[in-house]
Amino acid sequence: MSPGVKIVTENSENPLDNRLSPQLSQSVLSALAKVHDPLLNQSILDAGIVRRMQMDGECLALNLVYPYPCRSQYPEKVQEITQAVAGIDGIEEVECSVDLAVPVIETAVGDAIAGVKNVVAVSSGKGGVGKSTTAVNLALALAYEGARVGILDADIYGPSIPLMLGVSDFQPVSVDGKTMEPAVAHGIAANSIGFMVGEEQATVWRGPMAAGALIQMMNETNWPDLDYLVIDMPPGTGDIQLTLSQKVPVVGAVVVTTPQEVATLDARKGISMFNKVNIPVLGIVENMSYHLCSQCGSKEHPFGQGGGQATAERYGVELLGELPLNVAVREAVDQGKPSVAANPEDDISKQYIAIARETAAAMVRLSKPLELEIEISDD
Ligand SMILES: Nc1ncnc2c1ncn2[C@@H]1O[C@H](COP(=O)(O)OP(=O)(O)OP(=O)(O)O)[C@@H](O)[C@H]1O
Repeated sequence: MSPGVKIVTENSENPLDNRLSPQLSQSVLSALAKVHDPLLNQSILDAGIVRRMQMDGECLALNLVYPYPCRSQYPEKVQEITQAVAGIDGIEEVECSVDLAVPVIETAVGDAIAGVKNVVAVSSGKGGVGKSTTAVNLALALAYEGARVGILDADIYGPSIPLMLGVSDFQPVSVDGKTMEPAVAHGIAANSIGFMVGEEQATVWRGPMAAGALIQMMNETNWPDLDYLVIDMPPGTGDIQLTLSQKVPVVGAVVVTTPQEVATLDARKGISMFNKVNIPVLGIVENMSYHLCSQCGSKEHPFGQGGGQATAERYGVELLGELPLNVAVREAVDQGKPSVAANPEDDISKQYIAIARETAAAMVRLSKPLELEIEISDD
Protein backbone atom coordinates (compact mmCIF):
# COMPACT_ATOMS: atom_id res chain seq x y z
CA MET A 1 0.00 0.00 0.00
CA SER A 2 1.30 3.48 -0.77
CA PRO A 3 2.53 5.61 2.13
CA GLY A 4 -0.13 8.21 1.27
CA VAL A 5 -2.95 5.90 2.28
CA LYS A 6 -3.79 6.09 5.96
CA ILE A 7 -6.33 3.82 7.56
CA VAL A 8 -8.66 5.17 10.19
CA THR A 9 -10.45 2.55 12.23
CA GLU A 10 -13.52 3.49 14.23
CA ASN A 11 -15.49 1.51 16.81
CA SER A 12 -13.33 -1.57 16.63
CA GLU A 13 -11.42 -1.38 19.89
CA ASN A 14 -13.35 -4.26 21.36
CA PRO A 15 -11.22 -7.35 20.71
CA LEU A 16 -14.26 -9.58 21.07
CA ASP A 17 -16.00 -7.74 18.31
CA ASN A 18 -14.83 -9.57 15.25
CA ARG A 19 -17.20 -7.78 12.90
CA LEU A 20 -14.31 -5.55 11.83
CA SER A 21 -11.52 -7.06 13.78
CA PRO A 22 -8.01 -6.10 12.71
CA GLN A 23 -7.77 -9.54 11.07
CA LEU A 24 -10.93 -9.03 9.08
CA SER A 25 -9.91 -5.50 8.03
CA GLN A 26 -6.52 -6.81 7.04
CA SER A 27 -8.02 -9.64 4.97
CA VAL A 28 -10.30 -7.20 3.18
CA LEU A 29 -7.47 -4.73 2.55
CA SER A 30 -5.17 -7.47 1.23
CA ALA A 31 -7.92 -8.63 -1.12
CA LEU A 32 -8.61 -5.09 -2.33
CA ALA A 33 -4.89 -4.44 -2.82
CA LYS A 34 -4.96 -7.13 -5.51
CA VAL A 35 -7.69 -5.37 -7.51
CA HIS A 36 -5.90 -3.50 -10.25
CA ASP A 37 -7.22 -0.40 -11.99
CA PRO A 38 -5.91 -0.82 -15.54
CA LEU A 39 -6.20 2.84 -16.53
CA LEU A 40 -4.49 4.22 -13.44
CA ASN A 41 -2.09 1.26 -13.49
CA GLN A 42 -2.19 0.71 -9.76
CA SER A 43 -4.33 -1.08 -7.22
CA ILE A 44 -7.66 0.49 -6.28
CA LEU A 45 -6.25 1.00 -2.76
CA ASP A 46 -3.14 2.85 -3.94
CA ALA A 47 -5.29 4.89 -6.32
CA GLY A 48 -7.40 6.04 -3.36
CA ILE A 49 -10.58 4.64 -4.90
CA VAL A 50 -11.66 2.83 -1.72
CA ARG A 51 -12.81 5.54 0.68
CA ARG A 52 -14.86 3.75 3.30
CA MET A 53 -15.32 0.22 4.62
CA GLN A 54 -18.11 -0.54 6.96
CA MET A 55 -19.53 -3.74 8.44
CA ASP A 56 -23.21 -4.07 9.09
CA GLY A 57 -23.69 -7.52 10.53
CA GLU A 58 -22.07 -9.73 7.92
CA CYS A 59 -22.49 -7.23 5.13
CA LEU A 60 -19.39 -5.34 4.03
CA ALA A 61 -20.27 -1.93 2.62
CA LEU A 62 -17.63 -0.24 0.47
CA ASN A 63 -17.64 3.31 -0.81
CA LEU A 64 -15.67 3.68 -4.04
CA VAL A 65 -14.82 7.05 -5.53
CA TYR A 66 -13.35 7.10 -9.05
CA PRO A 67 -11.19 10.04 -10.12
CA TYR A 68 -12.04 9.59 -13.80
CA PRO A 69 -15.48 9.14 -15.37
CA CYS A 70 -16.30 5.47 -16.03
CA ARG A 71 -19.98 5.06 -15.17
CA SER A 72 -20.62 2.44 -17.86
CA GLN A 73 -18.04 0.22 -16.19
CA TYR A 74 -19.37 0.38 -12.65
CA PRO A 75 -21.17 -3.00 -12.86
CA GLU A 76 -18.05 -4.91 -13.93
CA LYS A 77 -15.82 -3.03 -11.49
CA VAL A 78 -18.19 -3.78 -8.61
CA GLN A 79 -18.36 -7.41 -9.67
CA GLU A 80 -14.57 -7.71 -9.70
CA ILE A 81 -14.30 -6.10 -6.25
CA THR A 82 -17.10 -8.22 -4.83
CA GLN A 83 -15.41 -11.36 -6.12
CA ALA A 84 -12.12 -10.29 -4.55
CA VAL A 85 -13.59 -10.10 -1.03
CA ALA A 86 -16.10 -12.93 -1.38
CA GLY A 87 -15.00 -15.95 0.53
CA ILE A 88 -13.39 -14.01 3.38
CA ASP A 89 -14.61 -15.49 6.65
CA GLY A 90 -17.23 -13.29 8.27
CA ILE A 91 -18.42 -11.63 5.06
CA GLU A 92 -21.69 -12.91 3.67
CA GLU A 93 -22.65 -9.95 1.55
CA VAL A 94 -20.94 -7.01 -0.16
CA GLU A 95 -22.53 -3.68 -1.01
CA CYS A 96 -20.69 -1.05 -3.04
CA SER A 97 -21.65 2.56 -3.54
CA VAL A 98 -19.77 4.22 -6.40
CA ASP A 99 -19.21 7.93 -6.97
CA LEU A 100 -17.14 10.12 -9.24
CA ALA A 101 -14.95 12.95 -7.93
CA VAL A 102 -12.73 14.40 -10.65
CA PRO A 103 -9.68 16.06 -9.07
CA VAL A 104 -8.36 19.43 -10.17
CA ILE A 105 -5.04 18.80 -11.89
CA GLU A 106 -2.46 21.55 -11.44
CA THR A 107 -1.18 23.28 -14.56
CA ALA A 108 2.06 25.14 -15.15
CA VAL A 109 0.48 28.24 -16.73
CA GLY A 110 -2.74 30.20 -16.97
CA ASP A 111 -5.28 31.46 -14.46
CA ALA A 112 -8.06 29.10 -13.42
CA ILE A 113 -11.36 29.53 -15.23
CA ALA A 114 -14.32 30.10 -12.91
CA GLY A 115 -16.28 26.89 -12.43
CA VAL A 116 -13.91 24.78 -14.55
CA LYS A 117 -11.80 22.05 -12.94
CA ASN A 118 -9.72 20.91 -15.90
CA VAL A 119 -9.13 22.12 -19.45
CA VAL A 120 -8.22 19.62 -22.15
CA ALA A 121 -7.18 20.79 -25.61
CA VAL A 122 -7.98 18.85 -28.76
CA SER A 123 -5.62 19.85 -31.50
CA SER A 124 -4.32 18.79 -34.89
CA GLY A 125 -1.27 19.73 -36.89
CA LYS A 126 -3.39 20.24 -40.00
CA GLY A 127 -7.01 20.95 -40.90
CA GLY A 128 -9.59 18.43 -41.99
CA VAL A 129 -8.35 15.41 -40.03
CA GLY A 130 -11.49 15.21 -37.90
CA LYS A 131 -10.35 17.27 -34.90
CA SER A 132 -13.77 18.89 -34.27
CA THR A 133 -15.60 15.59 -34.75
CA THR A 134 -13.25 13.98 -32.24
CA ALA A 135 -13.50 16.91 -29.80
CA VAL A 136 -17.29 16.92 -29.75
CA ASN A 137 -17.57 13.14 -29.40
CA LEU A 138 -14.87 13.16 -26.70
CA ALA A 139 -16.81 15.82 -24.76
CA LEU A 140 -20.06 13.86 -25.08
CA ALA A 141 -18.29 10.64 -24.12
CA LEU A 142 -16.87 12.19 -20.93
CA ALA A 143 -20.42 13.32 -20.09
CA TYR A 144 -21.80 9.86 -20.92
CA GLU A 145 -19.39 8.42 -18.37
CA GLY A 146 -20.73 10.76 -15.68
CA ALA A 147 -18.65 13.96 -15.88
CA ARG A 148 -19.89 17.55 -16.17
CA VAL A 149 -18.53 18.81 -19.45
CA GLY A 150 -18.33 21.92 -21.58
CA ILE A 151 -16.84 22.53 -25.00
CA LEU A 152 -15.27 25.69 -26.32
CA ASP A 153 -15.04 25.93 -30.09
CA ALA A 154 -11.88 27.97 -30.59
CA ASP A 155 -11.46 26.97 -34.23
CA ILE A 156 -11.60 30.39 -35.84
CA TYR A 157 -10.90 28.89 -39.27
CA GLY A 158 -14.03 26.80 -39.28
CA PRO A 159 -16.16 26.91 -36.13
CA SER A 160 -18.19 23.76 -36.67
CA ILE A 161 -19.28 22.84 -33.13
CA PRO A 162 -22.62 24.75 -33.29
CA LEU A 163 -23.59 22.72 -36.36
CA MET A 164 -22.30 19.46 -34.88
CA LEU A 165 -24.31 20.00 -31.68
CA GLY A 166 -27.41 21.17 -33.55
CA VAL A 167 -27.34 24.68 -32.03
CA SER A 168 -26.36 26.81 -35.05
CA ASP A 169 -29.20 29.24 -34.33
CA PHE A 170 -28.18 29.83 -30.73
CA GLN A 171 -27.78 33.51 -29.85
CA PRO A 172 -25.61 34.06 -26.78
CA VAL A 173 -27.25 36.20 -24.12
CA SER A 174 -25.90 37.85 -21.01
CA VAL A 175 -27.94 37.79 -17.84
CA ASP A 176 -25.50 39.77 -15.68
CA GLY A 177 -24.18 42.05 -18.42
CA LYS A 178 -20.67 40.61 -17.88
CA THR A 179 -20.70 36.99 -18.92
CA MET A 180 -22.29 35.04 -21.77
CA GLU A 181 -24.58 32.11 -21.15
CA PRO A 182 -23.38 29.04 -23.06
CA ALA A 183 -25.64 26.91 -25.22
CA VAL A 184 -26.58 23.54 -23.77
CA ALA A 185 -26.86 20.57 -26.12
CA HIS A 186 -27.04 16.83 -25.45
CA GLY A 187 -26.13 17.48 -21.82
CA ILE A 188 -22.99 19.56 -22.37
CA ALA A 189 -22.42 23.33 -22.28
CA ALA A 190 -20.98 24.91 -25.41
CA ASN A 191 -19.68 28.22 -26.61
CA SER A 192 -18.26 28.94 -30.03
CA ILE A 193 -16.44 31.70 -31.79
CA GLY A 194 -19.07 30.97 -34.46
CA PHE A 195 -21.81 32.39 -32.17
CA MET A 196 -19.97 35.72 -31.93
CA VAL A 197 -18.66 36.67 -35.32
CA GLY A 198 -19.13 35.80 -38.96
CA GLU A 199 -16.79 33.19 -40.32
CA GLU A 200 -14.91 35.54 -42.63
CA GLN A 201 -14.36 38.07 -39.87
CA ALA A 202 -12.62 35.66 -37.52
CA THR A 203 -10.36 34.01 -40.10
CA VAL A 204 -8.55 37.27 -40.89
CA TRP A 205 -7.67 37.93 -37.25
CA ARG A 206 -3.97 37.93 -36.58
CA GLY A 207 -2.44 35.71 -33.93
CA PRO A 208 -2.51 37.87 -30.80
CA MET A 209 -5.95 39.27 -31.59
CA ALA A 210 -7.45 35.86 -32.21
CA ALA A 211 -5.84 34.37 -29.12
CA GLY A 212 -6.99 37.36 -27.04
CA ALA A 213 -10.57 37.00 -28.28
CA LEU A 214 -10.58 33.28 -27.56
CA ILE A 215 -9.20 33.71 -24.05
CA GLN A 216 -11.77 36.41 -23.37
CA MET A 217 -14.56 34.17 -24.63
CA MET A 218 -13.35 31.33 -22.43
CA ASN A 219 -13.15 33.49 -19.30
CA GLU A 220 -16.34 35.42 -19.93
CA THR A 221 -18.62 32.47 -20.46
CA ASN A 222 -20.80 31.69 -17.49
CA TRP A 223 -19.81 28.01 -17.47
CA PRO A 224 -21.76 25.81 -15.09
CA ASP A 225 -19.55 23.78 -12.71
CA LEU A 226 -17.52 21.60 -15.05
CA ASP A 227 -15.17 18.68 -14.51
CA TYR A 228 -13.77 19.21 -18.01
CA LEU A 229 -13.75 22.00 -20.54
CA VAL A 230 -12.74 20.58 -23.92
CA ILE A 231 -11.21 23.16 -26.24
CA ASP A 232 -11.47 22.52 -29.96
CA MET A 233 -8.26 24.31 -30.93
CA PRO A 234 -7.63 25.97 -34.29
CA PRO A 235 -5.69 23.53 -36.52
CA GLY A 236 -1.96 24.00 -36.92
CA THR A 237 0.91 25.19 -34.78
CA GLY A 238 1.09 28.91 -35.48
CA ASP A 239 0.98 31.99 -33.28
CA ILE A 240 -2.62 31.55 -32.12
CA GLN A 241 -2.05 27.99 -30.97
CA LEU A 242 1.20 28.92 -29.27
CA THR A 243 -0.32 31.90 -27.45
CA LEU A 244 -3.33 29.85 -26.37
CA SER A 245 -1.07 27.10 -25.08
CA GLN A 246 0.94 29.62 -23.08
CA LYS A 247 -2.02 31.44 -21.56
CA VAL A 248 -4.76 28.87 -21.03
CA PRO A 249 -4.47 26.49 -18.04
CA VAL A 250 -4.47 23.37 -20.20
CA VAL A 251 -3.96 20.14 -18.25
CA GLY A 252 -3.14 18.15 -21.35
CA ALA A 253 -3.64 17.88 -25.08
CA VAL A 254 -5.10 15.24 -27.34
CA VAL A 255 -3.56 15.32 -30.80
CA VAL A 256 -5.73 14.11 -33.67
CA THR A 257 -4.16 12.85 -36.87
CA THR A 258 -4.94 10.71 -39.87
CA PRO A 259 -2.52 7.88 -40.70
CA GLN A 260 -0.80 9.29 -43.79
CA GLU A 261 2.73 10.68 -43.67
CA VAL A 262 1.80 14.36 -44.31
CA ALA A 263 -0.69 14.34 -41.45
CA THR A 264 1.59 12.61 -38.98
CA LEU A 265 4.39 15.04 -39.84
CA ASP A 266 2.06 17.87 -38.81
CA ALA A 267 0.96 15.95 -35.72
CA ARG A 268 4.64 15.72 -34.74
CA LYS A 269 4.92 19.49 -35.02
CA GLY A 270 1.89 19.73 -32.73
CA ILE A 271 3.49 17.43 -30.15
CA SER A 272 6.72 19.44 -30.31
CA MET A 273 4.78 22.66 -29.72
CA PHE A 274 3.10 21.24 -26.62
CA ASN A 275 6.44 19.88 -25.39
CA LYS A 276 7.93 23.35 -25.80
CA VAL A 277 5.24 24.97 -23.64
CA ASN A 278 5.24 22.11 -21.11
CA ILE A 279 1.73 20.91 -21.82
CA PRO A 280 1.61 17.12 -21.48
CA VAL A 281 0.34 15.30 -24.54
CA LEU A 282 -2.27 12.91 -23.17
CA GLY A 283 -2.23 10.88 -26.34
CA ILE A 284 -2.85 10.62 -30.05
CA VAL A 285 -6.12 9.75 -31.72
CA GLU A 286 -5.71 8.33 -35.18
CA ASN A 287 -8.85 9.21 -37.11
CA MET A 288 -9.94 7.66 -40.40
CA SER A 289 -7.56 4.81 -39.60
CA TYR A 290 -9.37 2.25 -41.66
CA HIS A 291 -12.56 1.64 -43.56
CA LEU A 292 -14.74 -1.43 -43.20
CA CYS A 293 -15.99 -2.42 -46.64
CA SER A 294 -19.78 -2.36 -46.51
CA GLN A 295 -19.89 -5.17 -49.11
CA CYS A 296 -17.47 -7.74 -47.72
CA GLY A 297 -16.60 -6.34 -44.28
CA SER A 298 -12.87 -6.35 -45.00
CA LYS A 299 -10.65 -3.72 -43.42
CA GLU A 300 -9.09 -1.25 -45.87
CA HIS A 301 -6.54 1.45 -45.11
CA PRO A 302 -7.20 4.25 -47.62
CA PHE A 303 -4.77 6.64 -45.89
CA GLY A 304 -2.05 4.12 -45.12
CA GLN A 305 -1.40 2.31 -41.88
CA GLY A 306 0.40 2.73 -38.60
CA GLY A 307 1.19 6.48 -38.75
CA GLY A 308 -0.46 7.22 -35.39
CA GLN A 309 1.20 4.26 -33.70
CA ALA A 310 4.63 5.18 -35.07
CA THR A 311 4.23 8.80 -33.93
CA ALA A 312 3.03 7.71 -30.49
CA GLU A 313 6.03 5.40 -30.11
CA ARG A 314 8.50 7.98 -31.33
CA TYR A 315 7.31 10.59 -28.81
CA GLY A 316 6.56 8.17 -26.00
CA VAL A 317 2.89 9.09 -25.83
CA GLU A 318 -0.17 6.91 -25.76
CA LEU A 319 -2.18 5.95 -28.84
CA LEU A 320 -5.62 6.59 -27.38
CA GLY A 321 -7.53 5.00 -30.21
CA GLU A 322 -7.82 4.28 -33.92
CA LEU A 323 -11.17 5.37 -35.28
CA PRO A 324 -12.56 4.14 -38.58
CA LEU A 325 -13.59 6.22 -41.54
CA ASN A 326 -17.30 5.70 -41.21
CA VAL A 327 -20.02 7.52 -43.08
CA ALA A 328 -22.28 7.30 -40.00
CA VAL A 329 -19.80 9.50 -38.08
CA ARG A 330 -20.11 12.27 -40.67
CA GLU A 331 -23.89 11.93 -40.99
CA ALA A 332 -24.34 12.12 -37.22
CA VAL A 333 -22.37 15.38 -36.85
CA ASP A 334 -24.03 16.82 -39.95
CA GLN A 335 -27.40 16.16 -38.32
CA GLY A 336 -26.39 17.93 -35.11
CA LYS A 337 -26.38 14.73 -33.06
CA PRO A 338 -22.88 13.23 -32.90
CA SER A 339 -22.52 9.45 -32.71
CA VAL A 340 -22.07 9.32 -28.91
CA ALA A 341 -25.27 11.33 -28.36
CA ALA A 342 -27.23 9.49 -31.05
CA ASN A 343 -26.20 5.88 -30.37
CA PRO A 344 -23.91 5.45 -27.36
CA GLU A 345 -24.13 1.67 -27.71
CA ASP A 346 -22.71 1.63 -31.27
CA ASP A 347 -19.21 0.26 -31.78
CA ILE A 348 -17.86 3.62 -32.91
CA SER A 349 -19.41 5.40 -29.88
CA LYS A 350 -17.91 2.77 -27.60
CA GLN A 351 -14.52 3.63 -29.09
CA TYR A 352 -15.02 7.33 -28.37
CA ILE A 353 -16.14 6.46 -24.83
CA ALA A 354 -13.05 4.29 -24.29
CA ILE A 355 -10.88 7.17 -25.57
CA ALA A 356 -12.63 9.51 -23.10
CA ARG A 357 -11.88 7.20 -20.16
CA GLU A 358 -8.24 6.86 -21.28
CA THR A 359 -7.90 10.63 -21.67
CA ALA A 360 -9.40 11.37 -18.26
CA ALA A 361 -7.26 8.69 -16.61
CA ALA A 362 -4.15 10.06 -18.30
CA MET A 363 -4.92 13.42 -16.63
CA VAL A 364 -5.25 11.73 -13.23
CA ARG A 365 -1.90 10.01 -13.76
CA LEU A 366 -0.34 13.49 -14.03
CA SER A 367 -1.50 14.43 -10.54
CA LYS A 368 0.35 13.92 -7.29
CA PRO A 369 -0.45 10.79 -5.26
CA LEU A 370 -3.46 11.27 -3.03
CA GLU A 371 -3.11 11.72 0.73
CA LEU A 372 -6.19 9.78 1.68
CA GLU A 373 -7.73 8.15 4.66
CA ILE A 374 -9.77 5.00 4.40
CA GLU A 375 -12.46 5.11 7.01
CA ILE A 376 -13.17 1.72 8.53
CA SER A 377 -16.10 1.40 10.87
CA ASP A 378 -18.73 -0.90 12.31
CA ASP A 379 -22.28 0.17 11.98
N1 LIG B 1 -14.13 9.08 -38.58
C1 LIG B 1 -14.76 9.74 -39.53
N2 LIG B 1 -15.48 9.10 -40.49
C2 LIG B 1 -16.11 9.78 -41.48
N3 LIG B 1 -16.10 11.11 -41.60
C3 LIG B 1 -15.41 11.82 -40.69
C4 LIG B 1 -14.72 11.19 -39.60
N4 LIG B 1 -14.14 12.15 -38.84
C5 LIG B 1 -14.46 13.32 -39.42
N5 LIG B 1 -15.22 13.13 -40.51
C6 LIG B 1 -15.73 14.14 -41.43
O1 LIG B 1 -14.59 14.80 -42.00
C7 LIG B 1 -14.85 16.19 -42.16
C8 LIG B 1 -13.80 17.00 -41.39
O2 LIG B 1 -13.99 16.76 -40.02
P1 LIG B 1 -13.79 17.88 -38.90
O3 LIG B 1 -14.51 19.13 -39.25
O4 LIG B 1 -14.03 17.24 -37.60
O5 LIG B 1 -12.23 18.11 -39.11
P2 LIG B 1 -11.28 19.20 -38.49
O6 LIG B 1 -9.95 18.56 -38.39
O7 LIG B 1 -11.85 19.78 -37.28
O8 LIG B 1 -11.29 20.27 -39.64
P3 LIG B 1 -10.93 21.83 -39.51
O9 LIG B 1 -9.63 21.87 -38.85
O10 LIG B 1 -10.89 22.23 -40.94
O11 LIG B 1 -12.00 22.45 -38.71
C9 LIG B 1 -16.27 16.42 -41.65
O12 LIG B 1 -17.16 16.38 -42.73
C10 LIG B 1 -16.53 15.23 -40.75
O13 LIG B 1 -17.90 14.88 -40.71
